[in-house]
Amino acid sequence: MWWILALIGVLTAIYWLRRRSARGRQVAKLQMAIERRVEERQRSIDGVRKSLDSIDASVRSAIQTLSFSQLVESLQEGKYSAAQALRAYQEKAIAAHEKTNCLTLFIHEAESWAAELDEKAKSSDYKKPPLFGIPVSIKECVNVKGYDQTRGYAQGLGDEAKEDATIVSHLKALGAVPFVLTNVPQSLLSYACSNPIYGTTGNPYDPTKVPGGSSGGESALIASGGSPLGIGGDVGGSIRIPCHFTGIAGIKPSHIRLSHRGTRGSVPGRPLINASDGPMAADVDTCAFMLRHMWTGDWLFSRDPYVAPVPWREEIYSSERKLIIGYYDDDKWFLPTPALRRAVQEAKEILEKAGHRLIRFDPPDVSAAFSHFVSAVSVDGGTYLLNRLDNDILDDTYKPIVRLYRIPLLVQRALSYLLRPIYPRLATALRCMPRNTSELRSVYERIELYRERFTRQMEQLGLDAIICPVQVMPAVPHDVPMKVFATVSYTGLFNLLDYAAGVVRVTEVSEEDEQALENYPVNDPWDKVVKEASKGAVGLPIAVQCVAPPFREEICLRVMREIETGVRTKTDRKH
Ligand SMILES: CCCCCCCC/C=C\CCCCCCCC(=O)NCC(=O)O
Repeated sequence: MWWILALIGVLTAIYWLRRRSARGRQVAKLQMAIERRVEERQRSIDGVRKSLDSIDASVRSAIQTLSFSQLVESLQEGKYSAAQALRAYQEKAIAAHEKTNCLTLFIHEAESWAAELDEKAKSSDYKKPPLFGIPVSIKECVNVKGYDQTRGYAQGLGDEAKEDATIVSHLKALGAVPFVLTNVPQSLLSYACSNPIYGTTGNPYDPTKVPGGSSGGESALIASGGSPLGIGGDVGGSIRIPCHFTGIAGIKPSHIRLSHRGTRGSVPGRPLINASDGPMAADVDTCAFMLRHMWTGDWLFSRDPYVAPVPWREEIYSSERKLIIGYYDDDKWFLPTPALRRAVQEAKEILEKAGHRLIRFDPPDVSAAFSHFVSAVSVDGGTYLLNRLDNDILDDTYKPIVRLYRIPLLVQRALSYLLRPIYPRLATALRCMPRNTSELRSVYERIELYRERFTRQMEQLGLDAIICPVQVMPAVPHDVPMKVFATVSYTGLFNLLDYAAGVVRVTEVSEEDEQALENYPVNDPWDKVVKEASKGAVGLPIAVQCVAPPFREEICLRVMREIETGVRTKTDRKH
């Protein structure tokens, strides 16, 4: 008998040793690929830096001071060329990168694209397209031919896209020049911005804080002035949270209003919580400018049959009809810290002053909605993500989530039961993972019912739109996001509903907000993390979220723009 046990012991030891050495070889291979990429990125940046002087420094700095509309106008009028605009923004992007580590690779073909545009512009019968010569930055997970979309996984290095994503081709068809790719968190399913290949991206306001995620490279770049317009993607807040953390504007359109051909999300095959790509920029009008031109004409609708053929409706964006707008500053799932609640109040006052009617709106059962969101975002209980991460080098910021996903399902449920009286929110999260297709179907059914309930409540009040917080906190230290992933209830809700949802800067954290934070109630360890992580934030930007039902992006943008105008007027009056 003893020899059977000995044999099992030897075979187990051999198995583990072989596994360890295979993993060792895998890690060494990934490390080498990372080292090569880090060198390639440096060469890419150095190469661009060397060629900046092909355009006079005074021209570059003149372009760098232009607003977006002035940039469009000067390119249209031929005051500046596409090549000049490109060099001006390459220079600013390098400066932004030095400050925040926001870039992955420059797109070198941008130079020939800009040159081609300038060549065409020499002909008198050439009609310049509306985005002629505008440099545009692209989130790393969007296909650009010849570049890989690693999503922060080292195993994705070298797997280059064979063709551009439709959104990239569309931007080019509109005359824009995609010129740089920006950093993301490993897996994309995070609002931090760090991965084992390109490292951690910092917030331009404070490098110890996150710029948000997953479109965090975009937000850091745009907020530093390194790109006039960027493309992000959003499954649970990945456009909106980065914009809030860095003080810029952005919108997540309803899923099928833009093309997603050739963009890669965090977990493919997730039918009810789908990624929406969308614009990010310094102001709302720039986001509207891009969408207006994408939804005008037939280019998009004839290239991607899955895009709903809903054209841009200027009459809605520019309408003066007074709106009925719902508002809330607490979803009763996770209490926002004082500055975020104040931002909603200030936005409400601005909108009331503009003549709109604001009505209190209590979103129905956000606890249930958040639970459905986590179930449907994970779909397979985390299997896809864990398989990817097990074959990679795991980023530290993602470890808290991985630990949770690794708990065996039955233990998750037992823990959920035991924790319910003392830590009910974690208990809810631990009860979310669908065990089989029958449970998954039931999650989808509950999402459909929730959509109906929420929409009906809005209809009964006659609401055109809603304003509410974007998050619970201002920008936080890099290790915080995945410790309190439940704060995405404010953004994830509108992915679950597939509403149009955008964010716009309203204010910044004040000394008074920081003092009021002392009274933030701590009922469980998540509250404690939030309270601690929100300290030391005076001066950080704070946005408000504006939402409207599917295919009403123009209403959403209009509300965002009116808030932005009101904020500007208030700031101008102060100075
Ligand atoms: C056993 C319980 C495990 C709970 C694990 C929770 C898993 C994560 C669920 C929600 C966190 C979501 C954070 C989302 C931030 C924004 C993500 C986003 O929009 N990504 C874009 C994309 O995926 O393409």
